Amino acid sequence: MSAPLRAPMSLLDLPGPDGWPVLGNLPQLTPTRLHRQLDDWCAEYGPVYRLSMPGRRLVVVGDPELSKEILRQRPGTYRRQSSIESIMSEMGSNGLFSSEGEAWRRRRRLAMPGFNAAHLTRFHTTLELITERLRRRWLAASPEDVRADLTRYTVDVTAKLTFDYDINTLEQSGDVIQQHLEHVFPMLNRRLNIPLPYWRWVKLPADHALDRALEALRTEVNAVVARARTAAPEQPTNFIEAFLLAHDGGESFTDDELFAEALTILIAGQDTTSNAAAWLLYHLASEPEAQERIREEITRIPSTLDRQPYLEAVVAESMRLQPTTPLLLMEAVHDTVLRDIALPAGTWVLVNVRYPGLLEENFADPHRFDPERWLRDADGRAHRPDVAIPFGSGPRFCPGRGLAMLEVKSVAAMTCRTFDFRLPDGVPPPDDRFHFAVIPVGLRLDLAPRPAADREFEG
Ligand code: HEM
Repeated sequence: MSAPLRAPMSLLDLPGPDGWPVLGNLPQLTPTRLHRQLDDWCAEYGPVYRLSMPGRRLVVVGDPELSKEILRQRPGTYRRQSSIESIMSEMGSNGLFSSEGEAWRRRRRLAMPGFNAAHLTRFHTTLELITERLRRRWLAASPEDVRADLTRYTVDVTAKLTFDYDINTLEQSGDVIQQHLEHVFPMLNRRLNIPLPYWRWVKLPADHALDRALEALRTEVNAVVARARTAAPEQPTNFIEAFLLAHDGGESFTDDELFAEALTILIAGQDTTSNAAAWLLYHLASEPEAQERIREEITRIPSTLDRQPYLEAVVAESMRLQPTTPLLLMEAVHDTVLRDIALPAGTWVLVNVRYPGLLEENFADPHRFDPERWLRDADGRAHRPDVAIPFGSGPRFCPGRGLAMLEVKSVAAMTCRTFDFRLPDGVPPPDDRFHFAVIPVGLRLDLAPRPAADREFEG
């Protein structure tokens, strides 16, 4: 970064909403509406403003260039919020998402080949099988809760691709592994949100249940690792096998690291993808013409492994309007200067991913769902794909993007092929609630099966 010409300003000089003594802006925040509140303040105070939390200063950045600059300067100058690393470490799952510095560099080098296109092609059989189960489930009955069903879908996909385990929550319930996984996610959320890490001194029954769940999951992963080490397949059909093939200067993943990566994929790959698919179906539900264009495209280009320009434009448009992870919380590793603002070490920097995508200066008629904008000539209308970064940016860009795109495209293709669908009459639109991912709470769809000839599933 070039040196500023004048002395940097203090972050206290930034505009921002007035807060309370000691508690700062904390009492003004509504956790489930955080994404909207931070957008509103961006509009009011500008794309770079300050907030204060008890014992902590925070800068919110909704300027796309500055956001990318921050994300690019990792792991040296910025890191993820430090509590993530300590909490994931305690759970034995300090993997690619939460590790930092040299440890992260090593993991990234070892893990990235596991996400490559050749492996994804082999993972595709799993996707086809599980997408067909979702189709059967929705043919049997319209979903009461679309998002819950899509979470079953992504749980089944990620469990098969990490544990090599066919958990099949779409067609059955009560599976032991599923029960263990159900302990992990709420407890992780709880620990990340609680100000005092009480479990380091005293464990409640829920913390003991978490320990038991993690132990059982570790046993499961160790068994997959042992099988994969013995069989050493050159054509991996899951992430563990793919990661075992990775070597970097003679180094490879240890069994403990493989467990951490398996859990990381389960955590990073589930809610993000199921909510992206849910928002996509929500946007498509009011657009029968877009549904028809997808049908027409998938008849010509049936495999989601191939480029499907229109379907991909629909995904891009849906994620512009509702990126599932709209806020990325970073922390300054050392004292630094962000453009002309002095940031002491430990300052939180909250990157607002969604805001620039909703500005007229970046996308003409920004609140309109218009997949076509990604395909036609901009013709003088604002269209800046570079400011839409739903998968992050820089060296820590989401490695699961390829798999997520396959999952979301498979769900959309299957739904359009099998059903005409719309939002039910008289049901209010879903409520967008922030829980790390933005969730469409109460999303329902009316699914009308299409004539049998159109419904044949080709994958
Ligand atoms: C639509 C679905 C998804 C969305 C919106 C999403 C979004 C993101 C974002 C915003 C980040 C942070 C990037 C950054 O800091 O610059 C991230 C990181 C990550 N994602 Fe995803 N993700 C999705 C699906 C997945 C899937 C399916 C997997 C695994 C199979 C995955 C694995 C990861 C991992 C391991 C990281 C951490 C990378 C690192 O720090 O080096 N994600 N994702």
